[in-house]
Amino acid sequence: MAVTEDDVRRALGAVPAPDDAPSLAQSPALSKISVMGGGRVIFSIETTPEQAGAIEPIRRAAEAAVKALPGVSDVLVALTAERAPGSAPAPKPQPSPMAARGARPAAPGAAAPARPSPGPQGAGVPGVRHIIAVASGKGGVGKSTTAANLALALKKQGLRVGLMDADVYGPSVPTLFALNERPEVEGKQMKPLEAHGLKIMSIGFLVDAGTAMIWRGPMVMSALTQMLTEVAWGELDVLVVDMPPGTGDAQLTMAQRVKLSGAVIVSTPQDLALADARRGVAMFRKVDVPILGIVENMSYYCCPNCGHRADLFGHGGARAEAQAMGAPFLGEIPLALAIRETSDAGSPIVAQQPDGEHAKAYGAIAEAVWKRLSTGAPGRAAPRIVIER
Ligand SMILES: Nc1ncnc2c1ncn2[C@@H]1O[C@H](COP(=O)(O)OP(=O)(O)OP(=O)(O)O)[C@@H](O)[C@H]1O
Repeated sequence: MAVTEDDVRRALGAVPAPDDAPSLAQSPALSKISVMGGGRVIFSIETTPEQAGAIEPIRRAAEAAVKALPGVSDVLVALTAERAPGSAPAPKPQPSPMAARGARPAAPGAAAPARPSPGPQGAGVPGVRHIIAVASGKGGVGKSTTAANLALALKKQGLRVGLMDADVYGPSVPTLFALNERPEVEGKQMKPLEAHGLKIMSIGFLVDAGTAMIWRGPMVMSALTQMLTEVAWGELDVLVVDMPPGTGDAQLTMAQRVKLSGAVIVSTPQDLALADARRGVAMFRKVDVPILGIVENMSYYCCPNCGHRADLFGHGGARAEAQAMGAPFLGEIPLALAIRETSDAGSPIVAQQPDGEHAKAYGAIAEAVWKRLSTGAPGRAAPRIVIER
């Protein structure tokens, strides 16, 4: 029989509350309970960093109580704690969102981000030469499409490439690659899925769409850290990370926690998107991540029938902005129906039409990115020497 939210609540009636409430079921610290297909149950308990250690037994009791219910296959109970800016880290690591799937708990300190301050970057991933972030200040500018096609174009150059979808608020990689199976757990690591020769991991493979939306900063960071460190990525030349959109704490923490070789910023040519892209560049620079360059997506419209080209959004804005910011300009990708259709169909354009003009455009961007990575060229554009007569 399928488990219901009421069943879960009843079970939590026997678990002590972290506050004065008669039980956890009645406590305001209990979040919304998500019961998903297959008997997976997810909820969180709000706490403070100071209390996180003391509340751990309650978290475990809650997990055990729900796990004992008939029809429950998987339980995730997370502690969500937010730190005030500048305060000390939480005393204990929080349980990881992926623990429910049999992976190890997050590394100490991996799960309690708060407003991070600029500082040295975190750990790399053994076997992975370069981790690059594909980011955008604003949502919907084509960041995931660019990340997927960039990963494929890097692969086409003969590199060993992985793609990690860190966009917890709206993972697109499962759709982009028509992947929906659950990754296998081998020992203490999860095996990434594979498509078109890429190793792929997405938060969307682990939780149902919508669930990720209720995650708060600490859970997000915990999941992202685990996707990096507890996935059997193997030997990779490049791991492309599709970042969540925006330049908030989650992004800044990610940029800071992961040893990024550089960041690619995606923008459309409109002023508003460019202003957000500028914030993205500033954010990465704040944590000393080199800017590999800026991509102008939906740069112009090319009519598939007559070949007529129209600059719908004021094409060229990102190139000018890159120059103004002293960041390299990597190239422009047109607004093309074929790019959208192939993505929606689960086989991005570089895989679908590897010799087409769009694949060539992504190829040029991939080449420029790899050149910067392999030569260690700094993210800033080289100064131009102008001789005045
Ligand atoms: N160059 C392009 N030409 C046509 N359609 C595009 C192009 N780039 C992206 N799209 C389409 O725009 C939509 C948004 O793209 P995508 O999901 O990659 O954006 P995003 O910035 O990752 O969005 P979000 O912030 O919601 O994750 C998708 O339908 C995608 O197919």
